[in-house]
Amino acid sequence: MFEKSTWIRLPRNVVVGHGVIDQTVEAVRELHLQGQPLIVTSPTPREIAADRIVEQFAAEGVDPEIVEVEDASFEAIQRVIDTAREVDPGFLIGVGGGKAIDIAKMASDDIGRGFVSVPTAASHDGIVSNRGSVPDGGTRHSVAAEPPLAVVADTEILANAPWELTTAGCADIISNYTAVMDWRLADRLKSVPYSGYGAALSEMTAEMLVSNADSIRPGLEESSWIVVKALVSSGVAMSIAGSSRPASGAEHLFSHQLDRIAPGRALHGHQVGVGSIMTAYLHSGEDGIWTDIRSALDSIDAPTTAAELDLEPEEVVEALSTCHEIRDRYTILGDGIEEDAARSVAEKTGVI
Ligand SMILES: NC(=O)C1=CN([C@@H]2O[C@H](COP(=O)(O)OP(=O)(O)OC[C@H]3O[C@@H](n4cnc5c(N)ncnc54)[C@H](O)[C@@H]3O)[C@@H](O)[C@H]2O)C=CC1
Ligand SMILES: O=C(CO)COP(=O)(O)O
Ligand SMILES: [Zn+2]
Repeated sequence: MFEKSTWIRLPRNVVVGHGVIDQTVEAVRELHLQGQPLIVTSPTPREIAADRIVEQFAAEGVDPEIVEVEDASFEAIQRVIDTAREVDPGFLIGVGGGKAIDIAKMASDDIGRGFVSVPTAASHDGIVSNRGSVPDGGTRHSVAAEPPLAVVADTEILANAPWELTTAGCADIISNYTAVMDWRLADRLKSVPYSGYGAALSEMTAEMLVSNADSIRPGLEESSWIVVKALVSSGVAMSIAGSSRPASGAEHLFSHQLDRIAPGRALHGHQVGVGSIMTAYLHSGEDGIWTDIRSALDSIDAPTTAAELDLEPEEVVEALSTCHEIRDRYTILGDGIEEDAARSVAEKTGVI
């Protein structure tokens, strides 16, 4: 008997374009969300976008509550949950980079309220996904979270964000190539749940981004349009899969380990991009696709070396040889690679 079942939870309104921040209230009303919004943001995105959203609600006689967060930690999520318990909001709005959006979507899940995603940077593919990513001591959790009911992505704001945030988003997408390779490997060797649709969408998203690389340039609003659509599409792949597998393999383990070894040194997307060069080498050898991944990163100004990530060579070696311990996710790293092997792959790919 056929007994499989799945819930694929996707946003209903994806509003993308120039100046659409001013349509946030409309996007919310169209969903019939009622009550006071609780806005989760961080200092710069507050000035750029959250305060504008507050003004829009104020014009309608609604007074949103705001919480500022900095790190994606369980403490920060708890702080938002505590505030939510006090003010009993009708829904939450995450305004900012990947961390603010992750915290908002996880807190929404906990308190059982709807969530609206307002990215101010095209820096990560968590804009739409139903996962949150939280470091916790020596490990990293991919937590089930409330996917957004609506996404409001203003390309004017995204285009005015520092250029490296956009190249980080591109690199997060390019890393889908190796994430899917790892997923297929884990399916073959460990029978992990695998979705052909999730994998195909993830790979196609990376393909389309790379084929549009010539149009991704600083100061061009069209670049933000291309990148944010890819980020949405990659998030949908995660929602189809019901896991971050389509967009997170060994290159993400490497980045998560760097967040512990060298915190705050480089952006998430830039770290996973460099990780992807090395894990592509491990998958396919000297003549494999690692050179294509490196060229793709290079073509959109994303880092390809340890120095560009502000890392010492030995930090790369340590992260690559220990990151399999971060979480129980089978990848090309298996049960870990030797330090000498890690140094060799980093040298051969020109990362160090
Ligand atoms: N849940 C998921 O599926 C995913 C989650 N992530 C998570 O997202 C995080 C990475 O996201 P990032 O956005 O790279 O980091 P982030 O959220 O720390 O943002 C980077 C910095 O850019 C600032 N910023 C945002 N918009 C700005 C603007 N318009 N102008 C100036 N500064 C601006 C932020 O305030 C922050 O200081 C990681 O924690 C990662 O694990 C990443 C991908 C997928
Ligand atoms: O960053 C992500 C996808 O790009 C999320 O991945 P994790 O599940 O590894 O946190
Ligand atoms: Zn990522």
